[in-house]
Amino acid sequence: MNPIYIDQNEILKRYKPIDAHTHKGIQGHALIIAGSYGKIGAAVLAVKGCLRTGCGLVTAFVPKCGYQIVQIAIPEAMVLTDVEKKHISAIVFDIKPQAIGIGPGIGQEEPTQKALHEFLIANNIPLVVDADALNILSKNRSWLTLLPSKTILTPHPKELERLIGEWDSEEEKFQKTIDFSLHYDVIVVMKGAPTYIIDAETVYRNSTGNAALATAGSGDVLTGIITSLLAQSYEPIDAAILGVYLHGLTADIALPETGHQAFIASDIISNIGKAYLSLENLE
Ligand SMILES: NC(=O)C1=CN([C@@H]2O[C@H](COP(=O)(O)OP(=O)(O)OC[C@H]3O[C@@H](n4cnc5c(N)ncnc54)[C@H](OP(=O)(O)O)[C@@H]3O)[C@@H](O)[C@H]2O)[C@@H](O)CC1
Ligand SMILES: Nc1ncnc2c1ncn2[C@@H]1O[C@H](COP(=O)(O)OP(=O)(O)O)[C@@H](O)[C@H]1O
Ligand SMILES: [Mg+2]
Repeated sequence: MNPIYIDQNEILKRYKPIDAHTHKGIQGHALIIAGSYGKIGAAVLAVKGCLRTGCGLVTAFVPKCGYQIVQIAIPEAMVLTDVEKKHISAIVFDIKPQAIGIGPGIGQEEPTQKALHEFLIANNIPLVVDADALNILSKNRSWLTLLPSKTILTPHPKELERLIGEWDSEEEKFQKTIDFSLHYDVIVVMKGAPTYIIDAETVYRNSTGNAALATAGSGDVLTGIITSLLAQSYEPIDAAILGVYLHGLTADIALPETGHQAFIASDIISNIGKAYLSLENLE
């Protein structure tokens, strides 16, 4: 398999510093479709991660019960709501985002499954698929063919198992994931310690991150980070690689202050700036 090791050098080949003349209209507009009753926090974390990573505009699509929560928690974000109070049931929007992140905290209610199906039939915007959106796809495998080419899937080990089935060895896990990536023409971010990124037969191994990331919502933030980079015109593989690297780097930067235990997902968001700055200082 021989993975490509993603270190500072590999990142600096891909990282695009900001243009002094840019404006929010060309920094990308991302749409985050997330949350359900009791899990609006997942939407908040993904949206904040998305904004902090540099996207010009971010819109959240949440069930009605999330409207005030997101507006108050993140005044920088715009909010669209579903017709249903507690879960997503019909994904309708009149904006033209450059990237969409879908799945954190959405649950797997029947109407949410139907909404995901209808969304996938209509959508051709670059996509990041996480959490319950992955679980819904695992239950409805024929819908996987509806994903746009080079869609980024971000499963943790359990979500990966639901997608590709059980494995008996690490080797088999990688082979099955490579086969899956080839078959559906998608990029798989195999989250873990460390995280691997699989794009057809090419495997990348991330070098950043530590056990501080083993905390609720850290994957939700990653979805926002990768969606942000995708909206800022990074190629899908570069958005996945740089996103995973920056996400891990926040935990490495925060460690001397928080230790492993006190680090929470919001600390990822508050350290994205320092993670970016460490790239600028290297140039
Ligand atoms: N504040 C909010 O609103 C939050 C909302 N959230 C949202 O909740 C929804 C459910 O997501 P979820 O990931 O908690 O549930 P689920 O898919 O059943 O997986 C759990 C099982 O998977 C396994 N497992 C996980 N990681 C593993 C690893 N590294 N290595 C090995 N195994 C690992 C482990 O299985 P076990 O080992 O126990 O068999 C574990 O019990 C989802 O939409 C998410 O976005 C959350 O983000 C939290 C904050
Ligand atoms: N021990 C660890 N070392 C490094 N990274 C970890 C560790 N545990 C978890 N992570 C990272 O934290 C994130 C967890 O994602 P996920 O399980 O989806 O969280 P959530 O659904 O609660 O947001 C992944 O990016 C994973 O790689
Ligand atoms: Mg998750």
